[in-house]
Amino acid sequence: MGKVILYDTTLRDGTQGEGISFSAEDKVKIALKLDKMGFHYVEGGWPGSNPKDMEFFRMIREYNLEHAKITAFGCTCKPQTSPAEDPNIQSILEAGVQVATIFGKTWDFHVTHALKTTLEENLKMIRDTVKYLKSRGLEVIYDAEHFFDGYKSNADYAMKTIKAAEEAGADTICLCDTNGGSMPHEISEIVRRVVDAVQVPIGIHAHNDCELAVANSIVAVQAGAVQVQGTINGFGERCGNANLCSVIPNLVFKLKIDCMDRDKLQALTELSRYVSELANVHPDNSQPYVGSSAFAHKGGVHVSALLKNPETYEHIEPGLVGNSRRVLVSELSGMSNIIYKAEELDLDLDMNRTNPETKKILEQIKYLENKGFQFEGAEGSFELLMRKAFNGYHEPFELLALRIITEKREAGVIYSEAIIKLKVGEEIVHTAAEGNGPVNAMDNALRKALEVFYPFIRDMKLADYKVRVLDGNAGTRAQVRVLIETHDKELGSWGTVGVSENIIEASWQALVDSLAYGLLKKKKETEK
Ligand SMILES: CC(=O)SCCNC(=O)CCNC(=O)[C@H](O)C(C)(C)COP(=O)(O)OP(=O)(O)OC[C@H]1O[C@@H](n2cnc3c(N)ncnc32)[C@H](O)[C@@H]1OP(=O)(O)O
Ligand SMILES: CC(=O)C(=O)O
Repeated sequence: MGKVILYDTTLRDGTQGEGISFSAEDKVKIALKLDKMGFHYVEGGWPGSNPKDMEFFRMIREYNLEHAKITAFGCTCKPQTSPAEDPNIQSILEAGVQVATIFGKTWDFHVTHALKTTLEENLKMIRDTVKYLKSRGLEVIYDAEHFFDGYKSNADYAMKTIKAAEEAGADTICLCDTNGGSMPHEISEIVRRVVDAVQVPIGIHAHNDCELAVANSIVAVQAGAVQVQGTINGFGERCGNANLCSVIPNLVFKLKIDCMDRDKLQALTELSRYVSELANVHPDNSQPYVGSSAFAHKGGVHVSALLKNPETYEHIEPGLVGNSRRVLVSELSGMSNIIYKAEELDLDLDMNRTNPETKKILEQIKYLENKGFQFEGAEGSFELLMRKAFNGYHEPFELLALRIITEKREAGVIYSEAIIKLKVGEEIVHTAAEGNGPVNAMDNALRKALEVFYPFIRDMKLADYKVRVLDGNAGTRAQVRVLIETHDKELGSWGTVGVSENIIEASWQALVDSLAYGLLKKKKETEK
């Protein structure tokens, strides 16, 4: 099989996904990234839809793209009108692009029920629109909307619609599974028939309503499609579009089909997270290839084999797509997890299968997880626990007393104050601080006391604070787990955990670990 052309529609169909919206500036940033990665086409939007999309086309003209052609999207002209007087078609010309992507109706039912016109008139709309844009010097990609449903309903008419596009000069015809309801064997069979019947290159545009968009794109390519349309992270209308972060590595690594240089593919994970970040959507951890769990190993049996040879539990080397292997520590761990982790964290501890301390740590983790701790997202607490077990760790401070007052005053104002007494080395510090709640007051007081000794803790910011009730049936007596994420611009991010029936105590444990681990990281950094 030859080369496959990658067509990204994150900026158009991707934004039809619920909750997805990009500013014109963000669209430009994404287009530039896609260009750098070697995507062949980037659909920028529908210029006739809104001023933002038109603004994008104005902005992107300022850049010289290396690889990607920017395309403007739109539909065929309205029934009984000519493209020259159709504002939607004129806006494509105004967008100043060299490529237009035009969708037209394939399904007889849509022609009569959505367009409310005749089958003949729809063929004329397709023909006139494609011909007009070709006469204006544009490359035209014709998206045959609902092609597979249309073909199943009335194959003869469906074929007439794409023949109309072909005869009018379309450069590529893309078959769309618009409702995402087709099965791979149907896609495969129909694409094969179309490829045999038309001369122009065929593309595939699959939606994910049966969770088959990636599979349908792959079988379409095997059946002869040479262009794949999709989006980064599978964003798109309803259940989304074919996820190019899966389609591309499947084509390259599994089918050995050329579509992106392998060195560029190493930026795929970063691209996926970048697009999520700009969309303000939390990345999907379990996304194949690029998700943070895609190469995360939890079960002890898996990690044991992985240490012998990673291929035992990994279908590709994670670095090929810019991802990385992670080993998680939990109640499902074996000694292998602990040993791997100690090596990864570069702990110079004598951690091996024969050292009884290794077994002791494993047992302690299982005991604590049974009590509600979760070390998966709390690598800071985990490292401290290991260091304490090996007696190679000195607490940077010791709590002598803590008192927290919360008072509800007039007009509903809640006031909290924490008074803290710590021993740092040989010195005793006694200090107080206010906060908008008891945990905040405690955090402020602890930091105030420690900043005198460790001024750099000012840079360690609390990035996330999560409370999880572990046994809801116990009502307000319930045990809670507190997970804290701390961030420092020099040291990065780390998680810590605390568990107690008292939310202040659980928060204290996670908070103390957060700062103690930050101090440990800082010490290691300075000693480098
Ligand atoms: C399968 C897809 O994903 S196609 C892309 C879908 N994306 C979007 O709809 C997002 C952008 N859309 C928009 O901004 C608006 O819908 C606009 C500006 C395009 C149109 O807005 P309006 O003129 O108010 O029309 P409205 O959205 O209510 O209805 C769509 C019109 O397009 C017509 N239409 C639909 N497909 C086609 C087509 N292939 N060719 C010509 N007209 C079409 C419909 O029949 C309807 O016209 P009607 O009201 O005369 O029946
Ligand atoms: C064109 C398009 O987005 C579709 O048919 O799904």
